[in-house]
Amino acid sequence: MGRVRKILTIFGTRPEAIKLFPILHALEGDARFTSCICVTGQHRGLLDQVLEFAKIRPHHDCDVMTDDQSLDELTATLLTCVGHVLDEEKPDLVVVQGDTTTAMVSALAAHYRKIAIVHVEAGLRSGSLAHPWPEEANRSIITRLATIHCCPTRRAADALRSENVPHQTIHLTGNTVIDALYWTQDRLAGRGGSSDAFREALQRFAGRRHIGVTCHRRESFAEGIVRVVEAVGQLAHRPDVGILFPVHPNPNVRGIVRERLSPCENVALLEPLDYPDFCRLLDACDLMLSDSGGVQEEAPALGTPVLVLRETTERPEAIEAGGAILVGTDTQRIVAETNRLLDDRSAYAAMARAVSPFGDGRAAQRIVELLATA
Ligand SMILES: CC(=O)N[C@H]1[C@@H](OP(=O)(O)OP(=O)(O)OC[C@H]2O[C@@H](n3ccc(=O)[nH]c3=O)[C@H](O)[C@@H]2O)O[C@H](CO)[C@@H](O)[C@@H]1O
Repeated sequence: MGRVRKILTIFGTRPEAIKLFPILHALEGDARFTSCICVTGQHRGLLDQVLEFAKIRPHHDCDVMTDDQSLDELTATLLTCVGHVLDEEKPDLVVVQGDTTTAMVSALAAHYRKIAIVHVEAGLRSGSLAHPWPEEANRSIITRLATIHCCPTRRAADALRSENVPHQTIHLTGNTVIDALYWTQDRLAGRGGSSDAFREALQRFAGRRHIGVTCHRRESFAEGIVRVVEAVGQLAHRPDVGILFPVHPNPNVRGIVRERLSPCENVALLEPLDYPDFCRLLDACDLMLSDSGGVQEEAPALGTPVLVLRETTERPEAIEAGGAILVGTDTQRIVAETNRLLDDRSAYAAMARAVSPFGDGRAAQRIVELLATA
């Protein structure tokens, strides 16, 4: 056997943890690697929920989150903290995922030390630096620095080729979010839901059509969220629906949502659900309204149609496959599309039947094989 490679995986938010835990599980039992884990704590509570469920024990925790932190402060603090960890661990490879500030800064810190960088979920592009902001810029910066690009779809791989990324560094792996979803589904059967409020809402809404909502993107703060919340308020007048809305902790979201929707009998405002409960919600819902990247990938894999509350998406595959529709944040459009899907059985069935384009649940193993040869 060749030399054991030291892999340092760095992440800081809930969606990164979800998409990286399948790789961390695969590395754990593989004698070709020493796996070292650094979390930055860019999202604290939401991140810790996933670590606990997936039984991931980080070796380093930068714990950078403070209230109302600016992107400048976050970036500067992350660069220093991650730099210290890299100097201490001296890994052969650094793995980052997606497009968060943690991922971009960690790639930069690794580049400063001439350490090879593996980018998981490479090649996503919305084509607009303003949507999603700042993630679209983070994606491009990581692409320029990474040495191995693990693309979730053919389209993502093509995007990198069109940007003159060397072809031999681009690999089609599928998206690890599907691995995480399948792994979690296998464990749901024997596990009771952890949120009482979620269980009660499902009971209260029994026999009705379920609509799930998540909304927290920075570029939707203020007007965008107000328009989405207004749409949800209007949909709540339908007596045949129950709306389940796990509300993101960001104060820019929480205040508006609670003020407008607390009085609505058909709306259950929930705390963010832990990942297994959220997988249950995706499965229990007839329809998702969401501006989340992960939900655009997970819901179609479960046959749950998604209305995407954004102006652009870096995941047009779900729309092309027929499982998602881009509706933006216009109140009337959201209400009209939701009503159409709830009332037109054949339009609904066509969306629910769409085939997921995001992979077969074996992306993590493909990525680990790439790490062995890098
Ligand atoms: C639009 C965009 O740029 N999004 C990026 C953002 O993720 P993304 O937009 O997916 O981030 P979210 O905070 O919406 O998290 C979504 C994930 O959290 C889970 N969930 C959601 C609500 C809840 O109550 N409980 C729960 O567990 C969902 O199952 C999903 O997997 O960072 C990801 C990680 O780098 C990238 O892949 C995405 O491209």
